[in-house]
Amino acid sequence: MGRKFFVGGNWKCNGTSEEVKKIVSTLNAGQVPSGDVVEVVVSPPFVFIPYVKSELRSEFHVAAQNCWVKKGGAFTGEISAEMLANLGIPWVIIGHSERRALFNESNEFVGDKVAYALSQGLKVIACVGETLEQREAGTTMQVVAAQTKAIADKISSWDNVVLAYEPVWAIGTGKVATPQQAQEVHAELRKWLQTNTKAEVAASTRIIYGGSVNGSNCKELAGLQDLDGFLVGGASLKPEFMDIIKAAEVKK
Ligand SMILES: O=C(CO)COP(=O)(O)O
Repeated sequence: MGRKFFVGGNWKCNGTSEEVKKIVSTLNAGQVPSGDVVEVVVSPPFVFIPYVKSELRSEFHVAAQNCWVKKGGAFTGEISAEMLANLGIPWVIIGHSERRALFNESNEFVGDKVAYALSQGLKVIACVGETLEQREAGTTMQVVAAQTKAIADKISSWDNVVLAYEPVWAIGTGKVATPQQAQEVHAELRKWLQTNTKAEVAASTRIIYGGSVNGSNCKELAGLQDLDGFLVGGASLKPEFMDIIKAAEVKK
């Protein structure tokens, strides 16, 4: 109940300082729906976070795209959850499929990361999603349930977690899940939370969709019963991100 619409922009490994400046000024100039109906979080690459955080209007928040699995130390190249908390960065994306696939992050490792980030006071956008092969084999629900379970097993509260369903075959491909496909998995994920955690968790946890969301397909998706927002990749670098934020009005 009371699930506030959530729109995240995952910039991935993109942007020059000039481009970042431009995106920030577009966001600062854009109109958001009135009535506090949407939470907007953008996730720039680490090096641009301080700039974006200081220049972006205060109702938009920032997220890191990853963090280390435990306390910082001798882990060359990593950024710790403590550092993010220390800089006042409220959110972190964990378990994105690109990290799972390209950096071999296992379900268990993702679960550990989510738990550690939460323990440091961060809020987490936790990503799950099946590959095309898994979908075609009919194992979508088993895959996303196992990914969600690995997180659920390690955490004691879902209060600061947003669950992002991102089918791998829809990421960066222009192939968006149909409203039926998205609603089906979102409803199943909510059912999974209901059965395996608590009814209140299922009712209050936001389940957002990611995968080729753009200014034209966002409205229809936003209308789905169990879809509480988006995690946007490519289109979050463009002015149409403002249109995606406006899709929150559909829920009013
Ligand atoms: O991976 C995504 C967001 O995290 C989605 O990326 P695209 O919107 O570019 O498909």
